[in-house]
Amino acid sequence: MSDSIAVLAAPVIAIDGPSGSGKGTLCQKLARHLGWHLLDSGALYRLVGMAADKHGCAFDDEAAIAILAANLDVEFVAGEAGEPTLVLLEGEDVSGDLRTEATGMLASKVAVLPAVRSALLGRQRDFAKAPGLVADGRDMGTVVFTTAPVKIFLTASAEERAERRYNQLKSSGDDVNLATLLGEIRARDKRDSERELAPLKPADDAVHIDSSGLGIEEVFNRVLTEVNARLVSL
Ligand SMILES: Nc1ncnc2c1ncn2[C@@H]1O[C@H](COP(=O)(O)OP(=O)(O)OP(=O)(O)O)[C@@H](O)[C@H]1O
Ligand SMILES: Nc1ccn([C@H]2C[C@H](O)[C@@H](COP(=O)(O)O)O2)c(=O)n1
Repeated sequence: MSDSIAVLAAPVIAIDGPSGSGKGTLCQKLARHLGWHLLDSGALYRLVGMAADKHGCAFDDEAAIAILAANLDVEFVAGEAGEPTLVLLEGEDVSGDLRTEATGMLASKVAVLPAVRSALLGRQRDFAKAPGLVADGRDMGTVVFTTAPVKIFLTASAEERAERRYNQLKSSGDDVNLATLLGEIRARDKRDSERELAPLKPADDAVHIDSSGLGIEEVFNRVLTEVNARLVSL
């Protein structure tokens, strides 16, 4: 995989951190506030995991899964006003399963494969377009956008992240168990941070924010202060 320093076509705010730390929520708010593009890199890994599962690939069949990643047939269809965006994988609506913890685990499994990460690299970098990009993931600051002027590493305790996920799934009517969710989150943290290539870890120049005990607005305001301070000096 090429981890060469990419010349950015637009400024990038790279937000990395473990599952449930609030990256997705924060990135959506930031992108909307700034009027910038948004990259949900986890969704790409999730879609590759779903495609591998659908095609019955063994999860160590790196060559086959890399081909699926390189040729990912995905379409995002904007919903009517107030309706969520539909995600079509090979023409099939997978929106309902995309964000589940089971799909997160499939994503985490394909994400250890170097050829898969390599196949998704260019696709992710292509999201960096004017006026700017807010990028959500695990290796945005360390691999994909190493020259990003703003890098944030967002964390929260595993217990708090499990509780957030529990509340989120409960409010959508899912039958969930807090202890099971905590176990799944810990397993995903371990796989994501112990893999050899592009592990979940802060970039040397990232600002660390522990969101345990902080509300969504507090996190947003802290990050916006960093963004304003760093982008002004560009
Ligand atoms: N600071 C916060 N305080 C309380 N709840 C939060 C906070 N940030 C996010 N949440 C809630 O936690 C849940 C998980 O947040 P989110 O999906 O943004 O996390 P994530 O880091 O993107 O997770 P993943 O990597 O698994 O996609 C959501 O229900 C969200 O509303
Ligand atoms: N840049 C990324 C983004 C995601 N992954 C892997 C590891 C995660 O467990 C999984 C799902 O991500 P989520 O949607 O929960 O953010 O995908 C990765 O390796 N690199």
